[in-house]
Amino acid sequence: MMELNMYIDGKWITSISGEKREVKNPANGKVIALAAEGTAEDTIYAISIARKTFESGVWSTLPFKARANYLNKIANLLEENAEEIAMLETLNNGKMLLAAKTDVQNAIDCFRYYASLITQPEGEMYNAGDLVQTIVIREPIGVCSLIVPWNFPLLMASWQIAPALAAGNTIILKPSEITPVTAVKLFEIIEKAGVPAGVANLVLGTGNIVGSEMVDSDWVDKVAFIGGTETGKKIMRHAAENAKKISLELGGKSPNIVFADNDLEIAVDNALFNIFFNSGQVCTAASRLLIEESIHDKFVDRLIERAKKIVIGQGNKDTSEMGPLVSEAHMQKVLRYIEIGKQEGATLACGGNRIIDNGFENGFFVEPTIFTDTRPDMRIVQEEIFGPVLVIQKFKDEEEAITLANDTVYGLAGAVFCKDIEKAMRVVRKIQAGITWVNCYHVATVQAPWGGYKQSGIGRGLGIFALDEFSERKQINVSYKAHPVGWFSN
Ligand SMILES: NC(=O)c1ccc[n+]([C@@H]2O[C@H](COP(=O)([O-])OP(=O)(O)OC[C@H]3O[C@@H](n4cnc5c(N)ncnc54)[C@H](O)[C@@H]3O)[C@@H](O)[C@H]2O)c1
Ligand SMILES: C[N+](C)(C)CC=O
Repeated sequence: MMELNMYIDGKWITSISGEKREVKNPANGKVIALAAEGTAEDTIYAISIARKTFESGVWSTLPFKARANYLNKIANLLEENAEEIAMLETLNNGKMLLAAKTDVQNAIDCFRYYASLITQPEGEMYNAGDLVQTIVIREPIGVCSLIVPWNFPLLMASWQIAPALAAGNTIILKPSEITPVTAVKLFEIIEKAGVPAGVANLVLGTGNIVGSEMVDSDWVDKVAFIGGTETGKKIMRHAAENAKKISLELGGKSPNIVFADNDLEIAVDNALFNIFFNSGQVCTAASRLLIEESIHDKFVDRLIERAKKIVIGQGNKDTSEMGPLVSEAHMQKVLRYIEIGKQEGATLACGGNRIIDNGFENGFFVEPTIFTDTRPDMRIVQEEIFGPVLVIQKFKDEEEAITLANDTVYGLAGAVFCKDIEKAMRVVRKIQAGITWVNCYHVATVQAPWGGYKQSGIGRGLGIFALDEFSERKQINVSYKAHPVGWFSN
């Protein structure tokens, strides 16, 4: 049984209360770890250390090259331990081992990218007058609270930690209480890389206790949050109390628009991957499939035929293609949505059940589920379910496809599958979303901005954009010599 502790001021500590939380393997419900259950006092302590460390300048004034060296060391250590970390991610989250390995590689790339980014030439300078210059520089914001979800635990933590540290901030990370295992591994690596004590702190526990303290504290300058839209709104309301800076990467209900000119087999294959990858627990999951009327019936028949053949199983089995949901509570939420869909009058075309036979009885597995005959006003069409549940919508023409695609409060992602590239580009430009794809899906590049329109977020992650989100910009106006102004005569 793993014992998971918090990392504050360079030391591994348990919670002041001594309480522990059971961490489970969602594939069989077995307890795999006991995690320290952080309290408000633990959180205040971690924040005070991050504050003191920031003000000491031990990290914020470090030459960029030295910070880059630490980030590269973290990347190298992740690489050395990649197999073990991927296995732990699968054990704790339930995802396919291949997907977990990809997450670890993406986390490595992220640390290397920010190490490299801060060593690039940077800066702005303007000639504001004769021998007067305006110089624009980047400075760290201060103490940053980083709060991340359970669907890509290591990767989401890395997407926040790498740019936050690169920009010179000190941090407190809170992983989801459901998936703290790889965050602890990452902090063991941060310790091993020699990052000075107090720069990077890890607190474990719930959003209501630890998370809310990380948002409310006056010692925190910035909250970077990845998670659900409702939690994001709550954080925004609290952060407004002291006008704290925030960035929010939130939920989605992303449309995948399929036109009639597609190769049917290829488009069906993509549609399955776009929703059922990671059991639908992807912020950008294409949970709405919009099919052109003329191919609708044929497309749906083939989709259902293939969805029924998806091999469900434990993430560490080579034959498995789709794993469990992350927790019993989340599985119950997904099953409730399936009931809502039935009550709303949609046709349950396949799936819809928890899987409890053949050794799955203690795991949190739900069948790949597809609803047809939906209406745009149904809750299953409008709300993020975050599970293996696909709703199908039918459209007549390009205009209707765009109207349906944009008809939710979300704006995270969207895709168009269409051989006519002119039409595909015309339509994708009209999708109100920050991350879009044409004839592909789930492609994510560390250099490109990540974030949502509408209620899918505020700000952008990744690329230079995340470095900006974790930086203040200061202009310094310099006159080479002081002159009398002469505005006032006496
Ligand atoms: N846009 C993106 O890049 C992105 C990426 C991954 C996941 N997500 C979204 O995350 C959601 C799934 O993750 P989840 O269920 O863990 O989300 P969640 O909002 O329930 O929790 C996310 C994190 O916030 C914490 N939290 C909860 N209440 C809090 C509060 N009041 N104050 C501070 N922190 C609080 C949780 O403990 C957790 O660490 C989905 O909506 C998904 O779309 C978005
Ligand atoms: C960004 N991604 C797809 C890895 C995780 C979103 O849930």
